[in-house]
Amino acid sequence: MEEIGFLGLGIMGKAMTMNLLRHGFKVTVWNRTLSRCDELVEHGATIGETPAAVIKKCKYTIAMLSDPAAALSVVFDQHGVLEQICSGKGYIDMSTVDAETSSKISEAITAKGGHFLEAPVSGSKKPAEDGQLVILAAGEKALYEAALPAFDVLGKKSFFLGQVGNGAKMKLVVNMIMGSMMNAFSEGLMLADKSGLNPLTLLDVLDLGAIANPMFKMKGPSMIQSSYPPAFPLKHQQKDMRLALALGDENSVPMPVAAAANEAFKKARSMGLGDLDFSAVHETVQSSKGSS
Ligand SMILES: NC(=O)C1=CN([C@@H]2O[C@H](COP(=O)(O)OP(=O)(O)OC[C@H]3O[C@@H](n4cnc5c(N)ncnc54)[C@H](OP(=O)(O)O)[C@@H]3O)[C@@H](O)[C@H]2O)C=CC1
Ligand SMILES: O=CCCC(=O)O
Repeated sequence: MEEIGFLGLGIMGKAMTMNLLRHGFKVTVWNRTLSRCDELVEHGATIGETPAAVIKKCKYTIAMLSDPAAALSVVFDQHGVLEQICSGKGYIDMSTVDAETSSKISEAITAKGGHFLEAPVSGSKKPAEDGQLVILAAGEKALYEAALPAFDVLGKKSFFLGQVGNGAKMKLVVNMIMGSMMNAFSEGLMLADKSGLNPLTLLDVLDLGAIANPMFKMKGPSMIQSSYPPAFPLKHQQKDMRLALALGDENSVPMPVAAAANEAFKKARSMGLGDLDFSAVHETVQSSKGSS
């Protein structure tokens, strides 16, 4: 697995590729906005002009794309993955998408003799930079095993969850919980502030109790300052809430808390906050600060 293709150099793809390069992998990269490849080339990557060109060159290719539409487009459009995938080649989609999207891609790839693994990740920009992601793989077990040398560099733990779709579903469940927690946390910070408490003291109290967690600890101080540098873009969190709610619909699971959190993320998007970190949902509570 020393030579890998990588499609999608956003926040996550760039960090993951840098990490692979640092660990001696030869990586051929492609990004829709090709200029984003330049920095990776400075660190030793090679450019593929199209997804098809990357697949042609590499035995294994990883994708890290924004959403289902992007994941499908890179596979099915002209000069896409399908044009060159064939027997002996593996395609590993690490984007967060729904199970249906992943299955469509899997069917198309395997119909051409290729091998497919979905492998969405838990963990954000910093864990991606540090090789500390949690990898939620599903699909072809042999490809999972072939990918382990790369997964060992990218992550601190990999799970193999069985058939295609299970990785996507696990990821959506995790992010649904995270999005709901973020909204409760935002309201708590505001409630502390409005009721005359110091929100920084609230962070200390939370950190010592049963609901201590890295997300509150890491995001809390900047949220109090209304600063939201993007690690996990809010538009992607809202996409994940939407996809998780659809999974809830399919399985008749009532999710009123997640539905309310989704509304808050939608409101934040309508306020133009989609490209900021998902913690910017705090602004939806802040925006009612002045009201009595
Ligand atoms: N950021 C995070 O903390 C985490 C993100 N994820 C998931 O990982 C995926 C990537 O996230 P992240 O890196 O943050 O996202 P970014 O928005 O930073 O990057 C998105 C990438 O997708 C590409 N893209 C978007 N639309 C298309 C399209 N139609 N065709 C081809 N390429 C397209 C972008 O290309 P271009 O540069 O041209 O716009 C870019 O390379 C998402 O599914 C996200 O939910 C998972 C875990 C953590
Ligand atoms: O999908 C994004 C997950 C972000 C995180 O796990 O911190």
